[in-house]
Amino acid sequence: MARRPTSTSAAPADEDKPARSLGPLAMIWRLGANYPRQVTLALLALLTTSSATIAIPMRFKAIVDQAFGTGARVDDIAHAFEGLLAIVLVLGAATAVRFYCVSWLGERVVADLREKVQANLLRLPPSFFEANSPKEISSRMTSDTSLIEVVVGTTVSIALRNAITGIGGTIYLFFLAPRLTLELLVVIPLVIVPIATFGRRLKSASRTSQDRIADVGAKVAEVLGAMRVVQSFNQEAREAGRFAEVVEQTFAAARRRIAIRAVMTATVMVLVFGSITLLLWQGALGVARGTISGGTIAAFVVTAGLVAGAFGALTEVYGELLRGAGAASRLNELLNEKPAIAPPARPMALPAPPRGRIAFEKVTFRYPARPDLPAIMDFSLSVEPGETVAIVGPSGAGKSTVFQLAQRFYDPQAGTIKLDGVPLASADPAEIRNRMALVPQEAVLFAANARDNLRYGNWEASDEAIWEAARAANAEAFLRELPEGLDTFLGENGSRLSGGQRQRVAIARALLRQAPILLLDEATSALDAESERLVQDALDRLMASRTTLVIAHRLATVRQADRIVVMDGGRIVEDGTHEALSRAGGLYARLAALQFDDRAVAAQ
Ligand SMILES: Nc1ncnc2c1ncn2[C@@H]1O[C@H](COP(=O)(O)OP(=O)(O)OP(=O)(O)O)[C@@H](O)[C@H]1O
Repeated sequence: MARRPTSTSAAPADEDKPARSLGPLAMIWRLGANYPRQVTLALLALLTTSSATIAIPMRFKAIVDQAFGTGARVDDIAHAFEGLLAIVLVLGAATAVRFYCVSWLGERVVADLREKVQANLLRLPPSFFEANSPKEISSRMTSDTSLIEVVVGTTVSIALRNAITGIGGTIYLFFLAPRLTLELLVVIPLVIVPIATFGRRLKSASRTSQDRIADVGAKVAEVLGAMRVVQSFNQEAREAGRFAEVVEQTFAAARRRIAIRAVMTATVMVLVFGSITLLLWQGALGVARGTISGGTIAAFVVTAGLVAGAFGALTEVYGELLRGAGAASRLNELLNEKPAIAPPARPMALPAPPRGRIAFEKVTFRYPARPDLPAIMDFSLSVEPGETVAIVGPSGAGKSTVFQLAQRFYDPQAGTIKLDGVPLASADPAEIRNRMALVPQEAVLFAANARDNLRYGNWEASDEAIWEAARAANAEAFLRELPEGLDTFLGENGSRLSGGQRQRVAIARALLRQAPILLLDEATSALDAESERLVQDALDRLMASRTTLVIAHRLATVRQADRIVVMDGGRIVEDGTHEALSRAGGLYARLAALQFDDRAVAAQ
């Protein structure tokens, strides 16, 4: 049974919830480790850029001491500046390499992750998708993977780069002026902590502000959508008041954000420029005493700026890594979800050639989401090769469940289902489904061309075979009229075809599959008489020579069936031919009168 992963149940607000530890990021590391060349190159480039960054203030020292001194020689000046240019060139080139490699790794890891998650999702049975809505999963595939991309492509790089710059810079500062550095190390947290705190507050205030703006949008849409009702109930004044309330809340949120920003700007300016002034002041005293050179002071100030910036960036990074770890752990759940229905270790082979016999023996089944309610109770039904059995019954009787179990999307809690004598639980689900063709109630078409939609399930089918199936499914005429024939794109879910045409494409697809068992869920949607006849005609051809289980909604189908099985409350309550059951005057007779058209009543 699919477990509902705890963080999957997250409401949208929890969507990018951070993790408590960085542990889940190990998964990203494992994915990245598949690309050792890029990782090595990225690390080398990272080391080079960080070293070049520290080398710049080193050069500054030389420049100020050698090139700005009175009476400096032209050669010395050239030498000092050439050195700086060389560093800048190395820094530029290494930055480009680092950016390329690190971003490449970010995108590559995300691409691999998306492919792996999708491959695992494709193995999971329907029960998983009942507990985890497709919308939720697709948001994980986009927003969570984007978070991972940011972690690999930016955050980790920022963390490493700033750690190297911060540590390297501090060592250099000690080398330049040990006493001044000790003083600086006391000052740096005093500068960074208030800035970081304000930064966090500003972020949360900005988020609130954005939420309020979204509220305004929602309110406008709500009122615009209900304008007639608002006006006819004379509620204009009330709606104006309610809207003003939301707008004022937005303004209040914006004011809070602006106030925080104003104070933050002042704090940053005072702290940063104040510290620089104090440093220079100390430095000037040193220069006056002759204990320190002007170049040293210049290098010190620039390096101190770099070190403070580096530690400042590191305080941001941890939060981002935790958010990335949260995303990684959510994706990990999708990646490691084990399919509840898996092939047995040694699957029993189904007899070849297939016979097409399917038998339910005392089957009882409850859906995982409704463990209290048996959808199928003590259900026994044997369908012989070539036989057509129509299943009818009121809504909720368990008809579709029979199909789900036949394809082994779920395992029953009691009883056995056998395909050509082999219990489904002992066979490979892929082999079972290979022997079945499904025509669902609503034809499902893909956003692809007609050819691919038709041969979905039998990719080897030649164009001749496709046209033959189309002919048998009464789909040939309209397919021939498509502007680019079989290459014509059919639109999202085949939106460029009519309902009846879509059904006939689905029938042709089932025909092409050449499976011995047909599971047919008749469409209930009304078609015009001509379409109905064409579809019915196609179905008749499809059912001939195959074992067919059909959830019937049409009189023509039940009339033609060898047997009709009437279901109610998960059990079979009647069994017989249309004539016999109509005469019996039981549930079938009542259903037939209601469900089928007037002719059904007339036929009684
Ligand atoms: N995925 C599910 N999870 C939980 N309960 C389900 C699920 N699918 C169906 N059920 C329940 O199982 C019972 C049988 O449903 P089923 O879909 O087989 O009925 P049906 O005869 O096909 O109905 P209809 O003609 O309306 O399609 C119903 O009570 C239904 O509510």
